[in-house]
Amino acid sequence: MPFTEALTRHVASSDFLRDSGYINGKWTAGAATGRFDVVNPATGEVLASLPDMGAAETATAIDAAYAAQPAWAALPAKDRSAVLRRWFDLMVANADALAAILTAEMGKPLAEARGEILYAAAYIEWYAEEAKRIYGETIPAGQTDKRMLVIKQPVGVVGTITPWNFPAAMITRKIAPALAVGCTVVSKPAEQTPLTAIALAALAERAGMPAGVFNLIVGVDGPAIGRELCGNAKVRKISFTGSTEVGRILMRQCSDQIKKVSLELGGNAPFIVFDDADLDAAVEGAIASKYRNAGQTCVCANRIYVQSGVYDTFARKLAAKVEQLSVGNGFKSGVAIGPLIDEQGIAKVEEHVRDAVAKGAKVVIGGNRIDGAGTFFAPTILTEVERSMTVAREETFGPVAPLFRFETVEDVIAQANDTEFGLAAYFYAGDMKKVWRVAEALEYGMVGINTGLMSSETAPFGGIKQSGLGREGSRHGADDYLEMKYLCIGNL
Ligand SMILES: NC(=O)C1=CN([C@@H]2O[C@H](COP(=O)(O)OP(=O)(O)OC[C@H]3O[C@@H](n4cnc5c(N)ncnc54)[C@H](OP(=O)(O)O)[C@@H]3O)[C@@H](O)[C@H]2O)C=CC1
Ligand SMILES: O=C(O)CCCC(=O)O
Repeated sequence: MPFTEALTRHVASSDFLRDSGYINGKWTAGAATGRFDVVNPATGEVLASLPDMGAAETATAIDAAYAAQPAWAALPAKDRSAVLRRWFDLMVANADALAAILTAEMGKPLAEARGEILYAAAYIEWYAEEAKRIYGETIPAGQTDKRMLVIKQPVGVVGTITPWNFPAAMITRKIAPALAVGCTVVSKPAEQTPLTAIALAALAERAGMPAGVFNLIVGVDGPAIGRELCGNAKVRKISFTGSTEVGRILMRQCSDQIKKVSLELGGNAPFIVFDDADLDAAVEGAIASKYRNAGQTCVCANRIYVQSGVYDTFARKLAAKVEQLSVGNGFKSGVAIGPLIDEQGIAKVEEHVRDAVAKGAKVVIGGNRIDGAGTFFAPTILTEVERSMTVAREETFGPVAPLFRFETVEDVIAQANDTEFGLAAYFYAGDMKKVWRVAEALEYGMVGINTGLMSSETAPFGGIKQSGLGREGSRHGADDYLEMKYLCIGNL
């Protein structure tokens, strides 16, 4: 029985659950003989057993994607758009069931999971629309007998590798632009969250996606699947979201064939509260940014800098709100914080707190793992945090808010930029002059000003420095899957 009662009590097994990958329009395990379990991190219960597909199945999927790509690219954009639009409609119509699958395998609260499904679907809707607007350009030529123009064409077969923290949205924001512009895809979700990816593929099939256009490989050998995707010459681009460490490996592997890469990697987001900020709004923003997805988000506030005049008040107000956050199984109503993804995830959070406390930080609230089944960590606030502590340098990926004290604008900008990461930053301030100065000085790909949430399918998501390459979402997101071709017509 591939699906256990721990899963089917939340979602009917016949709906969009399949116990295999999806290659060339067929549900198949290929030649895989081993299996792996998918586990609910809130309870430790096994939800499903899936075939452990690997490099051989990936190669078969690449062949299918390669064969399907010319016909898919040759379709009128309106026809590709229509398939994506049907897929979007199906996701929205089935948002509750998809959210239940997501909560079961990943743990985030059901309402948040439903929010992610709609957010994921929004990328498909957006690129269904953008598919029809891939414009080239004409260039005024320097000679009268010439005409110069640029056309845009799909890069070809794309390999996507995605993490567990947003099991739906990380997939759709890569494959929606890729498919919209005429690429075909081989997709590998995280081993912890393959069921959401399977459900998305089942809906894509129902939406009429032609065979070979979207292929899915499920398995636990990320390195082997990654090597095949990077090393196979039929794949022209890799798009990855995950740790900087793995991003570096993939970029290295792609260098042999000068393969295109889009990388959305780790962050170390500063969240700055100036003394002229609306403190209540800053507290709300900090809660949203820090504790969304139990802090397992690459854009979530990792270092909270508070100007010394408002430090104590901010800490008190934040603690009063954090106290109200309920931790538990994401299926329970009212729960705001679910489990961390696994033992490795919780061990990293414990180590960051231990290191900070050993170096002089104070625990205002939380600070510990919650006993019992599941990997729950209490929402935590640390004060008197210093730059020598690990929390200042590394992404914690958990519900820990470390509060740093600062005095001047120059000082906080220097501290905020003192990291190899450059994904998201946030600040709260009143004075408009300061707003512009700080926004321009922060070395980040995205800056939230007087807001703790800025993700949107309409905006370019991505980082600078070691946080990655490329942008996802918005009209710019399509460019990452397009090649420019310059045409020069002479002798006219
Ligand atoms: N930017 C972001 O959104 C994310 C950042 N992170 C950061 O990374 C830390 C570790 O999380 P983790 O889940 O281990 O992240 P990873 O980067 O290891 O995993 C992300 C994806 O990459 C795959 N993968 C792992 N190793 C390779 C490889 N050598 N070649 C190709 N693919 C590979 C994984 O597959 P498999 O699941 O089979 O291992 C998964 O699909 C977190 O604590 C967090 O700091 C994590 C997730 C998302
Ligand atoms: O990379 C991540 O951690 C997911 C970002 C979620 C978002 O789009 O806000």
